[in-house]
Formats: sequence, C-alpha cells, structure tokens
Amino acid sequence: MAAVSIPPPQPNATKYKVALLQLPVSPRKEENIARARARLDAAAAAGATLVEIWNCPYSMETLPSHGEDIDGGASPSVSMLSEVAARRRITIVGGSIPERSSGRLFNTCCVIGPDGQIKAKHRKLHLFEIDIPGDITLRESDTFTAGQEPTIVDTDVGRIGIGICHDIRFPELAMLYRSRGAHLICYPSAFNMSTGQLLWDLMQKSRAVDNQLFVVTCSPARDPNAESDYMIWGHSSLIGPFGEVITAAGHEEATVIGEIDRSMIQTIRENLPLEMQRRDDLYQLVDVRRESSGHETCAA
Ligand SMILES: NC(=O)CCC(=O)C(=O)O
Repeated sequence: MAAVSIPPPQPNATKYKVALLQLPVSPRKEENIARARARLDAAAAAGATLVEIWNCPYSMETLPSHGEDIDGGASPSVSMLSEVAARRRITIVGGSIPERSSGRLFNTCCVIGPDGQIKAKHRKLHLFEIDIPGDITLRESDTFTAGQEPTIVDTDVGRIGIGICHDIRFPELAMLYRSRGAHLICYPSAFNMSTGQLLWDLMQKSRAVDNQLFVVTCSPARDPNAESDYMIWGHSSLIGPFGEVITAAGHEEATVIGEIDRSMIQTIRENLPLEMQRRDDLYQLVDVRRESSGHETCAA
C-alpha cells in the first residue's frame, strides 16, 4: 500500500527566517563551540528562528576523538546548542557531530527546540562510500555505524525532515518526508570538491522540486590550507519548492539568512499538482517503518 500523506500541524506564522551558519572548523573543539555560539547569537539577533550549523571538522582521522555521548549528557556541543536555543527562544538544527553510544560512533544531528530540549536526533542513514582512483577514496563505514530511523520532527516553525550529507542522494528518503508532511528538509552536509561542483546544487534542487518543498543545506567553510585531503565544497543553500535558490553561501565563512514562506508550498502544489498526477497504479512509495508501526511516526 502506498504511503498516504500526513497533514502537518499548522504553526501560527507562515513566514520565518532561517539562518545557515557556514563556519570554519578546526581540530580544537572549544574554539569551534565558542565560534558557533557567537554566530548563533548573531543570527538570532538578526531575526532567524531556525538556525542550522555545522560544528566539527570532517576527517575520518580526527572524528573519533571528537565523539560525544549525547544520551549520557556528556556533550559540550549539544549543551551549548541547548543553552543558546533556550536563551534566544529559537530552533537549532545542530548538526552534525560524532556521537558515541554503546561503543559505537554515529554521525548525528540533534534538533533543539526553544525550550533547550532535544526534540529529535538523526543518525546518518546512508554512510558515504566512494572510490574514484586517483581522486577520492573514503569508507565511512570503517568509522561510523549507520542510523536506523528516518527523522521527522514537529518544531515551532513546522514539520521538518532531517538527513545528513550523503542522505541527500537518496530520493526515497525525501519522498518519505514529504509523505509524512514535512515542509522542509534540512541536510547538514560536508560535500567535497570531487562531487560537490557537479552534484551539490543539482541534488538540493532535485529533492526540492521532486517533492515541492524547501531544502536547506549547511556545510562547514572550506579551509584551503587544511592538511586533510578531504577539501570541503561549501555552498550552504536554501532552495524553494520550485527549485529557486533563495539564498546561498560561497565557500568561505558566511552566515546567510533567507525567508521561508510556507504558503508557497501550497501555491506550487496547486499550480503544478504532481501528487494528483502520480501513477500509483504503476509505482508506489512504501514507508516501511510507518507501516510496521501502524501509526504516524513523528519525533516531536
Ligand atoms: N560526507 C558525505 O556524506 C559526503 C557525501 C558526498 O560528497 C556525496 O557525493 O554523496
């Protein structure tokens, strides 16, 4: 049976500002946390009610030593995010950080509500494996364990789906979030120079256009002097439901702020009623977890 769309809750405001913090990251965690706190404060002061960040260097060599025990309350990164979210009364998509849990390491994004509480925790579902001889070879599964659940969360600004980086390549996940009523999918990401130039823009727009919703991506800033051979692509962006770029960063440090007008989704879906044109008699999306739980699954 195909997944039936779940109508989302309707928050009071149709429009809100989202800030993307494309931050430099160094191996010194305290420095990253202090910088992120300052930039989060500035974004909130500029009126953003949803802020997405990246706060950790992406390197298989150093990620394990940055691991934090989120469930055990030993996470300086999440403590800082909670403190700022509560003080500023904003929602923060705070990803991603290496999470230590039961002797394993996950690539995890926490969504923090304006009360400072963790509303959802997404563990990257699709681990990045790539081998292009002479260019890039990387096996995330040597370091990380994959998550097991899609993550959809009701926040003050509406229902949001979460993916991390390589998760963006899997259209089924985005379709599933749309069918569960998300108006926005957030992908904290660290794309690289090898795949970023050709595909980064294309994939964000594809996920937005296929599902007629907003897509936000947030990357670290590129460090041209980094010793790691994984060079960050950057270009954090906010894409609208018609594939339009609402705002986008370059590759350097930046805070970019754009407006999400949720009413645009309805307009686009009325203008171009893809949902009604879908050929359920020929193909269908199966939301495995939702069907086996027998009810709506939303992490709010
Ligand atoms: N760290 C990642 O998941 C990178 C994904 C990526 O670059 C891709 O091409 O996919």
